Amino acid sequence: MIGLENLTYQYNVKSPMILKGIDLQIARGEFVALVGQNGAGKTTLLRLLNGLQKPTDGRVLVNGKDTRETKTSEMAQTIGYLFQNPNHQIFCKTVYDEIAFGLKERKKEKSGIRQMDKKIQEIAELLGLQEILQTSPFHLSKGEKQRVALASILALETDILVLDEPTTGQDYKECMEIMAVVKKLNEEGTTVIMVSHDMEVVLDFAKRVVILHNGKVLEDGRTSSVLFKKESLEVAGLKPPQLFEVMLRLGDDFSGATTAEEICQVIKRRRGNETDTAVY
Ligand SMILES: Nc1ncnc2c1ncn2[C@@H]1O[C@H](COP(=O)(O)OP(=O)(O)OP(=O)(O)O)[C@@H](O)[C@H]1O
Repeated sequence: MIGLENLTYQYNVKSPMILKGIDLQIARGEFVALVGQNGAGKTTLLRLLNGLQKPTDGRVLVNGKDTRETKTSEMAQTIGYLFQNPNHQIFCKTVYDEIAFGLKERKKEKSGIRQMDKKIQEIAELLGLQEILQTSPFHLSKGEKQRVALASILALETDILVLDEPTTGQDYKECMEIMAVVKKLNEEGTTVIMVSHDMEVVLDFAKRVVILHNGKVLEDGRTSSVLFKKESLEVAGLKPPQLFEVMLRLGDDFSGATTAEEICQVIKRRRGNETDTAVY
């Protein structure tokens, strides 16, 4: 569904090469986290995905369409893109208008004003925005703005969501609420590609992790296996989730357990065995 072929990018001839020949395939319905240290090129890669930037060399294919030959407006029908900085995508007078904007623009909401209003109310409720629908988005906190931007994207029901640090500025509850919405959409078939610095969020929600380092893919695989690669994480300046850090320090074999609950079960089982041995 998404194919990066030898993707190479530099902002201009004098700037360094940011991406150096990346090959990556992302299938429909995947939930991929893109991680790496500051300046690794994560945002650049996301912008290349939706055609805001065009490759210096190589290709980006989305549903078979080469982004170099596709209008950005057309790409936006397929990919909903949440910017890292919500100020870059908020411009309407009220939160309501902001969520409605894309719907009106793309005339996707063919079923009339009432249906559109219903959809806006539903999305607002999902993201805890119902009390501020008539507020100016410019008067909101960064976290609230981020949720407004996300709401306006979700309203468009695109096949692919590209999210640049969706949980920045959110408290724990808001973070979980946002991620629950994203998770549900993913379970319903939406492909999610998310940049995040929060390894706890990555562990809890992403099924696949790609580590970007020095313009290349350093690791790519199942979340639980990539986040266990201590050396790669160190090279990329990343800290494993706390749970994995404990497991790494214990240095034990946890037989593929990756959640707190599974790990507790392994430890309890082992304790039980130890007790048994002690008794006999
Ligand atoms: N418009 C631009 N012109 C020139 N260089 C740029 C431009 N935008 C970004 N860069 C450079 O490209 C590199 C990659 O930036 P990018 O924002 O993609 O990294 P990132 O991994 O998303 O970083 P962060 O985690 O801090 O958001 C950085 O060195 C950055 O300074």
